[in-house]
Amino acid sequence: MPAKIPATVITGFLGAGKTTLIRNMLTRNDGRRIALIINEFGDVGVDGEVLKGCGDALCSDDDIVELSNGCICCTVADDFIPTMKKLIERGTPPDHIVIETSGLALPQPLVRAFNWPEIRTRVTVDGVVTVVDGPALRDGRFAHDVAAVDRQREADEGLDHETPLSELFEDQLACADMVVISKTDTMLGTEVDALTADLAAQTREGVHFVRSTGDGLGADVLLGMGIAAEDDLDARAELHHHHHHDDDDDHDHEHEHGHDEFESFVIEMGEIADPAVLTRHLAEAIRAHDILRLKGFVAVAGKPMRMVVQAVGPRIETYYDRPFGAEGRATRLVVIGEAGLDHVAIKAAIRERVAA
Ligand SMILES: Nc1nc2c(ncn2[C@@H]2O[C@H](COP(=O)(O)OP(=O)(O)OP(=O)(O)O)[C@@H](O)[C@H]2O)c(=O)[nH]1
Repeated sequence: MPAKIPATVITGFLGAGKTTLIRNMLTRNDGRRIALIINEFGDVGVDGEVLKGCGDALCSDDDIVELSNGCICCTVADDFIPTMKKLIERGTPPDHIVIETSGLALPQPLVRAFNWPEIRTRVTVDGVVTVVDGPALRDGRFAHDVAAVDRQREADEGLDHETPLSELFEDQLACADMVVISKTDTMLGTEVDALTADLAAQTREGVHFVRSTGDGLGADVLLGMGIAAEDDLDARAELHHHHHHDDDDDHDHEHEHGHDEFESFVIEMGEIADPAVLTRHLAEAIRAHDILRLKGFVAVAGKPMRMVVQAVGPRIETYYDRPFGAEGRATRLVVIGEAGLDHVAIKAAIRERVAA
């Protein structure tokens, strides 16, 4: 029986920095052949595209599998298990599998899937890495007033006053073997120290905290924990039990937790005239409509290169990554937020003001 292939699950809220971390890791990978499984929320595969652009010979296009039929934790049987089987049945199986979950995924059902008979004998969960957005946490984006919630709970046992955002965040932390605090290049050392202490109180004992800057971390740091997370699922319980599954039917999690509290749609258009004008209107729309994440590719008039847009909350980043290819010259932006986004108003706010 060949040794089990280690698999690392990389989770973390929308825009926390998962793809960036993976991309940096691939450039500092000490010769391992890594296969990536990428799962995104939204209909445009931005993360896979960004990763394919990394040009690392050790991670060819064939080694990147995109799962785009919804959230990985809800489509385990239909998507994840068949994909894993294909990877391990290859003539030359990968040395390591890295799975990037969508920012809205609960890692627990995914880890549980490693106990499926077809997978369990061949693959083991090397560890769960939870990426958290340092500056967003410092600014209180996931915070809730614990004391106020407790007072209300005492008043009414049956109510859960937590937001879908903070629930997801806590579940992702509860599953972690390692917590990567990202974007520490934009924080003070003392802020990172305070945040680490705060997070340590919300994670299991013995969890490693690692800081990441724009340069990221090497594979020697992220991979090779050897935890076998599938064996101690109970320690990583979902705090809020979004999944109301039957005990004897652990395999069917479809549509059983709160993704319907979030939604996404795509804005499609032709060329835009001026990136600065686009950024300004995007910033306004993000603020006005409480958009959590916006990302995609933009065709700028007069520029053969495709411009990548990455917005996490109020912060927007743009850069040119490569000339447009087979995908065709067009602007496609994925917008993600809590359910109830005003698609019409957001589309109008962008399309009508930035077209070339
Ligand atoms: N300054 C700084 N920016 C970062 C760092 N890591 C990520 N970012 C930026 O944060 C934004 C989101 O990063 P991604 O890596 O795409 O985040 P993600 O978690 O993969 O996002 P989703 O897959 O959409 O959930 C991008 O604009 C990145 O450039 C970091 O360490 N420092």
